[in-house]
Amino acid sequence: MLKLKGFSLRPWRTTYFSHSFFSPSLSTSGPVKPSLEEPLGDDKVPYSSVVERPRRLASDADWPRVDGTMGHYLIEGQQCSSSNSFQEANAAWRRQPRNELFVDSSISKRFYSHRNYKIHHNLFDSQYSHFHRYSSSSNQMEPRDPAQKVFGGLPSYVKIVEVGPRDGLQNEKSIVPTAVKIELIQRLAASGLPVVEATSFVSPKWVPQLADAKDVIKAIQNIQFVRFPVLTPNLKGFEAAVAAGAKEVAVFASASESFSMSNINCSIADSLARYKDVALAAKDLGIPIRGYVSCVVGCPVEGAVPPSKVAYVAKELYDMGCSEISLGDTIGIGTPGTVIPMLEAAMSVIPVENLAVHFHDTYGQSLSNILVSLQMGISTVDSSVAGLGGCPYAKGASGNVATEDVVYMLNGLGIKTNVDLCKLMVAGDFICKHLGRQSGSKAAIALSRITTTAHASKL
Ligand SMILES: CC(C)(COP(=O)([O-])OP(=O)([O-])OC[C@H]1O[C@@H](n2cnc3c(N)ncnc32)[C@H](O)[C@@H]1OP(=O)([O-])[O-])[C@@H](O)C(=O)NCCC(=O)NCCSC(=O)C[C@@](C)(O)CC(=O)[O-]
Repeated sequence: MLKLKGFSLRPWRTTYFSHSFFSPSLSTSGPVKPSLEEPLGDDKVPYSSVVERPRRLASDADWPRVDGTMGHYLIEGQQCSSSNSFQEANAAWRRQPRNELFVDSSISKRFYSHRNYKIHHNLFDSQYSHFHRYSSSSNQMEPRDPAQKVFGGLPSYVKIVEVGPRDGLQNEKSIVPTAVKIELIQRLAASGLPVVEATSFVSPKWVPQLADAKDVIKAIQNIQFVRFPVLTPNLKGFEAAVAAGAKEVAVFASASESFSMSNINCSIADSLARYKDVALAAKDLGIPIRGYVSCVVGCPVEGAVPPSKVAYVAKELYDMGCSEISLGDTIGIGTPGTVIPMLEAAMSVIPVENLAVHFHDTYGQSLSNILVSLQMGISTVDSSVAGLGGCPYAKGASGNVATEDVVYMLNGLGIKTNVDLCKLMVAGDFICKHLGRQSGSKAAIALSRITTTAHASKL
């Protein structure tokens, strides 16, 4: 166990989220007294009244009205072809009486117990068609669309970097069998995701969950048209990754000294020196390298992290050859209020097209943070299927933003991802079943309820 500034830091797995959470005034009041073993206390969670708002938003007045006759469509198990299907299912949901949708938990059980499910229901009417347009992944938004007016500069395509098999599974209490990891990666790749971070070549003593990295990489060699970067903390990891067949790597630094120590057992400066060696070796072999910066908004030990520190580490990684820098809100405390200045600082030293964002959803801020990032010109977003991630040691901490939720939002904005939301949900369902828990994706849960209800009504 490592001693740092009078606090006990266990190796990464324990300390990653085992922190005292910040007060809502984090960004202005500086660090609070750290206590790495202390779970999240209710008194420390930023409070806002969330009770009335859903009621208001759930009222029919807030939704497009639906009437008239429509066509119908079919989703059949994994053969679903378009993410539009689920948006269309959403239209059907609007027509269902509320009590049919939410009261029967056996419905969702039924969904999860059937791999092949069918949905027949009506599609859209003329009044609903504008909603469909925003919800579709077909990227057919017209320049005069209201959403475009509000969000003027949004990108037309967002590259999603799926980190579930690595960032998600590294946090699991139990070790997921290699075969399950491989099948998860195959399913994610089949959903159209362009990049799936597959695993880490780190010390198995530090992250035993990913000790099978070599076998995972070997097994996915034949999957084409998808990139599978892996994390490498040093030359040893890099060499092992390349020997196993990895074609892309990522290094991971931190904007916080304390987190650097607890995560990779060295200072920021030492980590950058290590990564320079990795970057040189990667350059020699023509292997693309990504760089992460952790704790870009706050650190579990140090509290608020200044944007200038983030910009410094990001620039170092960029200058050594990392072609993409992913800015990680490791503990998910950021809001648009803290994310914007951080991004501004990073964008002042690195071209925006070389930046990515990586949000954890501890405080439910990820989608808003992603949206402002897109508005600022970012077009690469990390996310994790079913919201995998989080830490069993910190009550209240949660995983990465769920890929399904990101795709759902981007579809709604008419932004292309090329990801089939249905297939993605099936991948999420697969891993959740294995882990024995519900998906962390709100969109996946809601959409699976809709599809099941629609199906049930036809039985
Ligand atoms: C960096 C080290 C290795 C330093 O760990 P250390 O203990 O300081 O390393 P060491 O050089 O003293 O070596 C200790 C032992 O580890 C071995 N070793 C050394 N390197 C490797 C390697 N690559 N692969 C396999 N084995 C390795 C080495 O050979 C030796 O073995 P021994 O002689 O005792 O048998 C360790 O701290 C480590 O592996 N840390 C990884 C922690 C980690 O994976 N964290 C999660 C990823 S970061 C993250 O999730 C954040 C991110 C990216 O998602 C963005 C965000 O949200 O912020």
